[in-house]
Amino acid sequence: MTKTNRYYARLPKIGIRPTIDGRRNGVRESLEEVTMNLAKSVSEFISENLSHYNGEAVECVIADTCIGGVAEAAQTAEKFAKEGVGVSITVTPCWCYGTETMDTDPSIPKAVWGFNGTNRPGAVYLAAVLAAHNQKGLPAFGIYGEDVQDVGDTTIPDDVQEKLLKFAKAGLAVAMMKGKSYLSMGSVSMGIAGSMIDETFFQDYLGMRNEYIDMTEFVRRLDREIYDKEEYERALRWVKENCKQGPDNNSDDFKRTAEQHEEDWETSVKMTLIARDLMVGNPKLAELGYGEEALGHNAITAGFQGQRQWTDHFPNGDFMEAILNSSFDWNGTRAPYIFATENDSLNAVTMLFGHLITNTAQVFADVRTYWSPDAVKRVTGYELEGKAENGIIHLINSGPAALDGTGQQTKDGKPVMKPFWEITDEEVQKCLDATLWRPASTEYFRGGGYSSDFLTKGEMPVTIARINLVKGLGPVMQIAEGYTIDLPIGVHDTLDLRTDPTWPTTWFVPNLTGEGVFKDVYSVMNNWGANHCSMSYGHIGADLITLASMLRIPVNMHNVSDEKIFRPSTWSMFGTADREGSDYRACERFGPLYR
Ligand SMILES: C[C@H](O)[C@@H](O)[C@@H](O)C(=O)CO
Ligand SMILES: [Mn+2]
Repeated sequence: MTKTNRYYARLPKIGIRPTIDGRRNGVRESLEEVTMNLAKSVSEFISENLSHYNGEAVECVIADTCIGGVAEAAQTAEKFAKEGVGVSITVTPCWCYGTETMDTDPSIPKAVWGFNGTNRPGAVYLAAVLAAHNQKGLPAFGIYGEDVQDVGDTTIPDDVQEKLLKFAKAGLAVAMMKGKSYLSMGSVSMGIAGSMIDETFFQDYLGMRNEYIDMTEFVRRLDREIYDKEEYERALRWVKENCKQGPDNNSDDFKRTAEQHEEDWETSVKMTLIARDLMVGNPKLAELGYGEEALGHNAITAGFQGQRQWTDHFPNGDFMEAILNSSFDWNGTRAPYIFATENDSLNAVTMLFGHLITNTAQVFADVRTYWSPDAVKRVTGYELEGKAENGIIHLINSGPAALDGTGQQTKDGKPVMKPFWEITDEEVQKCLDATLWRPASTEYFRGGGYSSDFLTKGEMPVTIARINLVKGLGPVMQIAEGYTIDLPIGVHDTLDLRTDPTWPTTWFVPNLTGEGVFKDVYSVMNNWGANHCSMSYGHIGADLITLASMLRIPVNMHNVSDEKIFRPSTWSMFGTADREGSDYRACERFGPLYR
């Protein structure tokens, strides 16, 4: 497993702040050990349960002393800054002085765990300090366990654990994005609004930079051989051994020649190396005399325009997009590079959210077709049943679906998508074996290339999401938890052949709640805000909601049950009955995190 951090910044740490009643000669002394032990147990719990994208355990930093007042609060802030803390958690079993002990750094996501005990009032501090956070406009997440514990008990109850992890994962995602780049390779693809880069969104909401290259940079690196030639030869050999070429679906007039097919493979592999090097650099390029290129763009995510100028002339980006997004390549398993097709930066960011929450690969797809039960029946004679009985949504796009999306990795015999360090060589092989590389449809892609063709296994719990920009409002996020679906293979073939069968397909159904747009599958499709979505393994809607609230991005539709939703405590001050409305009001009031 590689533990190398590929970005020019340390991995963010979580700072733990044990706060205490500062009164000496009895009170403080009696609480020092208990309070510090609580901090230690939170620190251990987080490091044992959370990993970064590269598999490294999340590191916590505990304040040098308990924090009884402003001097110790300031000393702690200084230590945290030195250590690269990006997220803070305050813990206490007792009463302490709210504004004197609180974390006041506005850009660091913060939570407070007020121990539910009786001999010393940790919960009273929690309420007091949250009131201070609310009054001062520094949103904080409040954690209050449901069941009373005895003083000195350092076990973390299940409900507290759940909230700590939800908060910490989302907080780390915020900290990971800060200062990194989105690299736009090319410009606007086919008039897709998501590929018009909105710098204000990246800068103000995510704390990110925007970097750009023209696609001629690929031509320069191809022509002048600015890539690691040893790796290229190795990659091409791996492709020949592992990437099965599928049938050509083009009519005879539109087929490319065997020679062109060969060349398309070579260009596709070179493009993959080049795109990766553009994103994160490659020390090998410095050895070739390309010191500037060796540095890369510090890109935590990127997008490739492709259509149309590139693909009208050169092989398409499908192989590059699919492999970069997957958890493996010729170098073995490794973290996916989060890479959008059609330079859809908004879908790239959605994928990045899903990736940073789960550490797994993501499936980028067009939200292509809603198939009602009646329409399926009419076309195939088949009656949709089980989870699919209310209709299905066809997710399909050439290119950027990670091969992890085949569903060929397993846990307890069930299909899953895992972080790369849990994926076995056998599972990598299964994902590759389940994928055909079909000569690209040359009506669309005049320059040829290869599209990945696979069918996602059913019964995986998944979440689709999307960020949209609305003029005058800003970014909003939509979320639908659901399942992937198995169809009888003949039914799949009939439906798939009506579109482009050379692309990967996922059949998806959202979980219906009977309310709002989740009253039926049609309404979910009908309310999707753009042509694309990002699909993540697992039901991660609640995590995305927590993350969105940290970034002040309101959620305009979701099917996550109320008790799972965890937002800063001040959100409830904007109204408790209509939580969607209060989310909008709070996000508007606080505005983007980095404004
Ligand atoms: C080949 C086509 O142009 C596709 O790329 C198109 O259907 C899309 O994916 C639009 O998002
Ligand atoms: Mn698309």
